[in-house]
Amino acid sequence: MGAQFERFLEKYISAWYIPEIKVVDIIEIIIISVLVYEIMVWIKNTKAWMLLKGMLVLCAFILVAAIFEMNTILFLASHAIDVLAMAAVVVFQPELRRALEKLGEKNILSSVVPLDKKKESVRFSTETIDGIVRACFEMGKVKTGALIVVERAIKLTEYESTGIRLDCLVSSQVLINIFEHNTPLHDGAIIIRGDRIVSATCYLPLSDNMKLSKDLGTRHRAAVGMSEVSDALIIAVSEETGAVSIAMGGRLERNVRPERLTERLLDVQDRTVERKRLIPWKGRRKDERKTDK
Ligand SMILES: Nc1ncnc2c1ncn2[C@@H]1O[C@H](COP(=O)(O)OP(=O)(O)OP(=O)(O)O)[C@@H](O)[C@H]1O
Repeated sequence: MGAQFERFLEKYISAWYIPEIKVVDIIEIIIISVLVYEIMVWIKNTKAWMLLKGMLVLCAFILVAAIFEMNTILFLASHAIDVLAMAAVVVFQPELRRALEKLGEKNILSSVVPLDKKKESVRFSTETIDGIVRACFEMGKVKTGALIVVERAIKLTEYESTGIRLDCLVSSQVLINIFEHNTPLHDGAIIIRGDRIVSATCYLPLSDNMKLSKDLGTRHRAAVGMSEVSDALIIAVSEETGAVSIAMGGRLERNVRPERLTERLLDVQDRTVERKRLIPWKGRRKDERKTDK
């Protein structure tokens, strides 16, 4: 038994190279871990997530080409890499800029160690839901147009910076006031993050979906467009009809009732039941589909 153990040690342990670990090495490991974590979070929260998925598909394709010795494809791939890298930098220039800006303002420790887990599990309070629902239907009654973006996991900082920055607790009174005609903040969209309105008069990307009903104008197109590029829930109140619509995952649910809006907001309130899909609404009920467009 002793001899066996000795042989085992000789065979596996004696050959090991165990480097001397200094305090600097540990600090270095921690710094690299934090950097890798931050880059992963950044990829997850921006369009870079899509790019990463695209790159994985491309790598798999190149691997298959290499296995089957498809030389022309390999030649093209090897020459396209530089161009693709340049293209990625150009396409993701706003995200890269934001990431560098964030470096200066971020409290890295609090993002790595979530201190208040209970608070983290709920995106916004029930008062915020009540405020949004009440304001939307009050505005609908008097035909005041509104466009409200409720941020979820994907940060909308890029769109937030197109408007006027605010830091204001959500309430029905504030929302109604913002969208009041002929006031400085009524044009464009507002962005809600958690319980606060973080920006007003924001410009949202317009959808180029040809299937959208022709009687919808730019407000509704902007709501759908925003829902195509993010996981946000967008509420549009029509100035023409007073109808309240919800856009999510590139789909528009028109003319919803207060109970339905509350239900959709409750759905996105809880972070822990985050939908697994990047294309939301995939798991919709049949009756929901009928309401689109
Ligand atoms: N890209 C955009 N981003 C944010 N807000 C926008 C955008 N495009 C339009 N809007 C808002 O929508 C308003 C114009 O709405 P328009 O009448 O064209 O749309 P609609 O879908 O027909 O809505 P409504 O039923 O309220 O008339 C603008 O005044 C502006 O506040």
